[in-house]
Formats: sequence, structure tokens, C-alpha cells
Amino acid sequence: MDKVFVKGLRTDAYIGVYEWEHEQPQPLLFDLTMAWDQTAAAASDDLQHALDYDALSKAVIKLVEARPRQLIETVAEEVAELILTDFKVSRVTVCVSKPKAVPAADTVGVEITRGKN
Ligand SMILES: Nc1nc2c(c(=O)[nH]1)N=C([C@H](O)[C@@H](O)CO)CN2
Repeated sequence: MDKVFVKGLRTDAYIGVYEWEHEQPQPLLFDLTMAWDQTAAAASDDLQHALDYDALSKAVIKLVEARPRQLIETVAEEVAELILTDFKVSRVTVCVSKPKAVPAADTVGVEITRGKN
């Protein structure tokens, strides 16, 4: 299956279980990989038949910045659900990185893959 991807999509979010994390936003980075058949987009050269990574990126940022959450697992599931539902994608992998979470590590995060039944 063909894929459309977005790497290193940055948002600033109220995210975390600790008190200080509720008081200031911190960066979350998303790597998103969507299954998408490119045939119609390539044949027509028309964005209407493509998975619009610009619109998708904006929708993800809007969702993530809309409200505070405790766990990055929750964010990952909500982002996957948005992409599957609003962008008619059949399968998506969402990787969420939280670079400020563990000072001794470059970054930490979770990765999930979800599909429509
Ligand atoms: N699996 C997870 N572990 C932890 C999370 C999380 O969202 N998922 N969050 C925290 C804290 O908020 C941490 O990021 C602050 O440094 C701890 N573990």
C-alpha cells in the first residue's frame, strides 16, 4: 500500500501528570504515516484525490492544542481516531514524542497503529 507521511509535526500542548506540566505548554512532536492509494491523485494531478497532508497537519495541531491531557497515550489515540474518521484513511501509525519529559533522554514517546474494521 502507498503511504503519505508527516514527520516532526510540532505542537505546544498542556500534557502530563505532574503539576508543573499543567501550568505551561511543552512541545510534542508527531510522526504520522497514513496508508493511501496514490493512483487517482497521480493520474489526475488533482489535490482532491490526494490525502492533503497540509489540512491533516493543521487538524492534528488544532486537536492537540484544544485541551489539556495527562498521557501521551490519550493524545495518540485521539489523533489516530481523527485521521481515520475525518480523512477517510484506512490505516494510520501515530508516533508521539515528548522531548522535554526525561532530561536524561533525547526524547520519549509512544507509537500506535490503528485501522478501520
Ligand atoms: N507511558 C507514559 N509514561 C509517562 C507519561 C505518559 O504520558 N505516558 N507521562 C509522564 C509525565 O507526564 C512525564 O512526561 C513528566 O516528565 C511520566 N510517564
